[in-house]
This record gives sequence, structure tokens and C-alpha cells, in this order.
Amino acid sequence: MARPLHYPAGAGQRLLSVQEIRKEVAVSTPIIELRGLTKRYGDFLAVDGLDLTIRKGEVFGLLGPNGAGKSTTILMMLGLTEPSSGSVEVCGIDATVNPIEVKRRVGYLPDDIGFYESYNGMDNLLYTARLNRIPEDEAVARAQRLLSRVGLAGEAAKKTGKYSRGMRQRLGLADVLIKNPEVIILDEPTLGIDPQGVREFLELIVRLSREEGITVLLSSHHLHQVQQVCDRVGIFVGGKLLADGDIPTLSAQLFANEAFKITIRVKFSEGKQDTEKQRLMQVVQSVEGVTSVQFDQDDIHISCYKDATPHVARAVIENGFDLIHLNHKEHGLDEIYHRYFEGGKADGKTK
Ligand SMILES: Nc1ncnc2c1ncn2[C@@H]1O[C@H](COP(=O)(O)OP(=O)(O)OP(=O)(O)O)[C@@H](O)[C@H]1O
Repeated sequence: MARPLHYPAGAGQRLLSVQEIRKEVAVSTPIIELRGLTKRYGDFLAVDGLDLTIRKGEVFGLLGPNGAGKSTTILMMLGLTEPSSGSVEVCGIDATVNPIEVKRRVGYLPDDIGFYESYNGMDNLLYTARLNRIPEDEAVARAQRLLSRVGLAGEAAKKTGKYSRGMRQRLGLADVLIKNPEVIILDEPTLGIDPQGVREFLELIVRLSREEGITVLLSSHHLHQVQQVCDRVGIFVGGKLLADGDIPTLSAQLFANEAFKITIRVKFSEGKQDTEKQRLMQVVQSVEGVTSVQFDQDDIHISCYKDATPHVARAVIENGFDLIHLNHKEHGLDEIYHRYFEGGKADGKTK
């Protein structure tokens, strides 16, 4: 279904810029489509009937514990392993029938990319460009542009054997981008990089998606990093996709009436605590979206199925209470992820 080209009313409605509209239109185009995708190794079901659509320009996070089937799914998308059943289309091409065409349009960065250690950064990129039949002049220009884009312009002449782990990953990204891919697949790209390097790498990924409409598939165990950069995530367990969506949607599905939590504290009048508490309880309970209210000494804990923070604050103040503290919390990806491993959901029963 098409999404409206403006932000929802009430959230500071404004028109989108031309660039944002292009991105909105682009992201409605499917670029990776998996239908009933299944992979068996003998009797073992590694990927079990996967249905998933990833749209152009999205940054999509693949999450799941070791052995969940993420790498096997990626290999099938790249046409490097054949599905036992089901279909996998990338950029409108059947990856099983035409893996070479898919390879032309998709860049894959494994968790530890190999370079010719005795070549410098520039020569490694030029080598990849030659393999992709990019004419020499164009290859040099592209390699220079990409080296500065990934922050390695000053290290282009240094042998890659002397690169740090972070530098290798950034060169890996440039190496993947040299063939102008429509989709890039990154497998644990930030493993072993220092926090500053991780921040720069993630910012780069987001810019590639936002500015160039490149679709990014990021497989990672780092929930905070995935939450920072991904538009949507898919949670894999035991070869099944248990859930996919953006974080507010997953949170609303999983935590239902407790998707948002607000804690407030007000100053009660001397000697009138009990009556004022009762009145406050009624005021807060009447706010739309609020599902439960609990007093805990000085704190009042409020659960909501939608974000009612501004309405709660307004109701409290307009009813004459002195609001002295307000704290608002949404469920993060780590809570969403861990909820899937509680209560039997990790066996795939939810979908
Ligand atoms: N060639 C193979 N032969 C037999 N079993 C395999 C083969 N490749 C993968 N598997 C099994 O399939 C399951 C899924 O593996 P896969 O590598 O896709 O998981 P993953 O989610 O990528 O895990 P990780 O996070 O550790 O990379 C695992 O149980 C693995 O042992």
C-alpha cells in the first residue's frame, strides 16, 4: 500500500522535500522478494518457507542468533546456493536462474574481506574494477571518489597488509561500491572496529541509502547498531522469520498495551495526598492511549498502547497538578529481540 507523502498530522505535519519524495516513491518498489524460500541440508531445515519483501532504498537489518539461517538466506539471494524450494528475486532477476546478473547488481561484503596484502588500497580497487570490466579511466576516477567517500584518500598508497581492521572494512565498502551496485549486503561489517570507526561506518551506510537510493541489507548481532541505522528489521530464529517491521510496529505488536511507558511525579498538597492521588488517577486514566496507571511511592507509572506523553503532561498540568518529573520510554530493539526468546516464541509459533 502506498504511504502518504507527508508526516502524520499531530507530529508536526510538513510537506516533504523533492529528495524525500523521491526516496518515499523509491522505497515502495520491491527490490528483494523471497517467496516460500526453503533450504534443506539433508534432513536439516536451515531456511523454512521464508516470505519477505525488501524495498528499494531501505536499510534492512537481519537479526538472529547463530545458526538462524541468515547466511544461508544471503547465499541464496546471491545465487551462490540453490534453494530446495521457493523463489528468490533480486532487482527483478531470479537469483537461482541468473546468478551472474544478480552478482552484477549486488555488492556483498563478508565479515572478513580478503585483499591482496601487497597491493595498496587503490590497486586493490582497480583490480576489482578490472574484474567487473570497468574501463581504466573510469575505474581510476571511481576508485578515487570512493576512497575519499570512505575516508581513505590519505591511505590509498598504503599496502592493505598494513591496514587496520576498520580501514579494511571501509576499503571493503569501497570495493563493493565500485561496480555501482543497486543492493549491498553487509555481514557483520563492524566486527572488531572501535566505537568511533563504527559510528563513521554506520553514518556512511545511512548516507548511501538516503542520497543514492542504495538498498542495504545488514546482518548483525549488534542490536544497538541495527536500531540506529535500519528502517526495518527481520528477526530470524530456527530458519523462520518470526517478525519483520520497523521498531515502533514490532514494539506495538509485541508489547500491545504496554508499548510505551511514562513515569511522572507530581507535588501533592500537604494532608491531601489520598484525595489528590485518586483525582490524578482519574485524570490520567481518561487520557486516550493510557491502558494502566500504578502508584509506586512518589512515582506514577503509566502504560500506553500509543505514545500519549504530551497528552498526559497536558492533562496533569491543566488539572492543576504540579508536574515535577516526567520520563518517557519506548521498547528498544534489544527488548523486542529478547521478548522473542521468552515464552516459547523462539520456536517460530508466532508466524
Ligand atoms: N553446507 C552446510 N551443510 C549443512 N548444514 C549447514 C550448511 N551451511 C549451514 N548449515 C546449517 O544451517 C543452519 C543455518 O546456518 P547459517 O550459517 O545460515 O546461520 P546464521 O544465521 O548465518 O548463523 P551465524 O550468525 O552464526 O552466521 C546452521 O545450523 C548450520 O549449521
